[in-house]
Amino acid sequence: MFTKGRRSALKRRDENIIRTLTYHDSDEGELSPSDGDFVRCGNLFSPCRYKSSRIDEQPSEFIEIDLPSSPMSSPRSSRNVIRHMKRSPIQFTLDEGNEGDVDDDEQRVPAPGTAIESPCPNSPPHNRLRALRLFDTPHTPKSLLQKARRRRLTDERIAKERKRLTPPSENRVEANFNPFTPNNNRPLTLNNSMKRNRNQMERSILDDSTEDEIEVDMPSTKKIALHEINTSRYNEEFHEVCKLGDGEFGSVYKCVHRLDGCTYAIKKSKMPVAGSVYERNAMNEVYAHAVLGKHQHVVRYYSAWAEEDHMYIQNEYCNGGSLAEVVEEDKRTGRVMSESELKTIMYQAVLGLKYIHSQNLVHLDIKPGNIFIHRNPKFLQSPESGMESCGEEDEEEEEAIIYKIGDLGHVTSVTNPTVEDGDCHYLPKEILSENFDHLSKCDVFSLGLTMYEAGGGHNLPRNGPQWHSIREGKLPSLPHMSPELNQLLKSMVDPDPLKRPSAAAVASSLILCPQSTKSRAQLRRELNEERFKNQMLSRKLVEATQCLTRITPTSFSANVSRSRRLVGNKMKRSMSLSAF
Ligand SMILES: Nc1ncnc2c1ncn2[C@@H]1O[C@H](COP(=O)(O)OP(=O)(O)OP(=O)(O)O)[C@@H](O)[C@H]1O
Repeated sequence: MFTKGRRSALKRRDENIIRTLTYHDSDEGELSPSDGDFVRCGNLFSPCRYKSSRIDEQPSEFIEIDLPSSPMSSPRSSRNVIRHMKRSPIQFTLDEGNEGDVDDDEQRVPAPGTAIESPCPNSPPHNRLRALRLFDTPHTPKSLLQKARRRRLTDERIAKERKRLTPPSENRVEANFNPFTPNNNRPLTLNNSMKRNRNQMERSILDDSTEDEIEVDMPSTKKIALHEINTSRYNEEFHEVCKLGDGEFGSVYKCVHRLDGCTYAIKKSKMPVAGSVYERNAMNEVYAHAVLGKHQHVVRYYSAWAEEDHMYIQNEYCNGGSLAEVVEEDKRTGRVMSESELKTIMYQAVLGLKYIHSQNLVHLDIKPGNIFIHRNPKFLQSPESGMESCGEEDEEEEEAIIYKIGDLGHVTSVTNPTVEDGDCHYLPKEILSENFDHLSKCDVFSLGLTMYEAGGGHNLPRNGPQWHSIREGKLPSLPHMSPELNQLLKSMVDPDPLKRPSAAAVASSLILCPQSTKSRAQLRRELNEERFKNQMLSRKLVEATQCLTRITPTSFSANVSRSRRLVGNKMKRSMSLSAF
């Protein structure tokens, strides 16, 4: 019988073998072996020297396949000619009871020198060829059924194996690949051993199947165009309350989600972006939001979708507007922001920036208009009270005002940047001269100028001599601020990006957060110690109270009932345990 051999198995035995027989019982093609094809006869594998010029040119009803000697054939098989009935085209199947069990092939590859079992030269080896099923045509009902069954079995087996070896997250079929996702979050998360197993499994099945029948189902990196996923959500899911503002890219609306009842800021692109040059920018913002919107000081992201080719981004609603509005209002009214308020804003914004940089991303458009304000309705305090909290990411601690970095349309990765210039009022010189070596320091520069403006600095120039003067390190001091704060601002806008402090360094500078000499862990430890002491004292007090009650049940309980708290609550100084 003939069957397809395994290249991997065979190569181990005979490096001279060029290729294996490429047809199989499940193949639809005609039998057309050519020189170098590897065929098996009985339990012997050997390269085929096909004597007849072409099968379909064979006039007779016999074809001959010559199995000449091979390094692994025995002398007996040095010249074996197999003849069998030829009906063109011819199909071969595997033998008795082994149909489709292609894995057996490898086990049945003979060791070098194994004697051939079957064919006798010049006579049809009928006894052996009984196992070699020759069909009148490849499309007899029987062959079709067998073929379908075999193919189904193979497909099922592949699917089963893949399911076993594939982590659930990889089962996604089509989705965009977020370029800002850290490597460990990528959709393809097979570990090495899973990959090895999967490759082995696929090879073993593919070796005996038609390779192009089975496409390797790797996660698609294909981008889904916006127009492909248009949906209708805005009016169905949201109630539009009012317009919050307009930007270059889109308009932002305050909306209430009809189901959850919460308020969101939904940004809708002004123009249909699907298929336009703005689509990339819109997608960039979505990608960045999706990766970064989990920090207290970055505007939170909920979802994004395309509707009538417009891009919609559902973000956290910041009820205090943006810092730009505060700055404008201050300019109009002549109010000067206090140093502590400025420090609060700066501290919180730099925490957001530190987080963005920790993700290997940069914002590249830090400015007052992109720092959003959320006023916590629980607090009715003055803005200064926001400074009370220096707990960097302590979610238990609530702050009266939270400043958040938003508008992530210019975010790019540090390692593979695609730089879209932000607002030139706030950009350092190196960006405009296309030096992208220190992009995170560009954000520090922009934050420095943003704080300078918010702290009462003059209107920042767009260009001209004053613009250059600031970028040469000649930033005028803010008259209402301390020398330390002015010094910090100057260092942040240093002409040399390497001399600017990192966001992390600014966040831990003493001037912004005096408690930063103690780590969070240390502060928490101290707090726990104090709580523990407090508990111990409370317990002792309870014990003492019980003791007193036992001794003088009536008089003492009367006393106790009169005073709700024992400590500091009008307790008689003369009362002591020894007195009873
Ligand atoms: N999350 C939000 N919460 C409250 N108001 C928001 C929010 N996002 C944006 N706004 C308001 O909408 C206005 C426009 O938003 P935004 O600056 O993000 O739009 P844009 O088109 O990206 O602008 P830009 O010109 O900066 O690119 C802002 O000035 C602000 O007043």
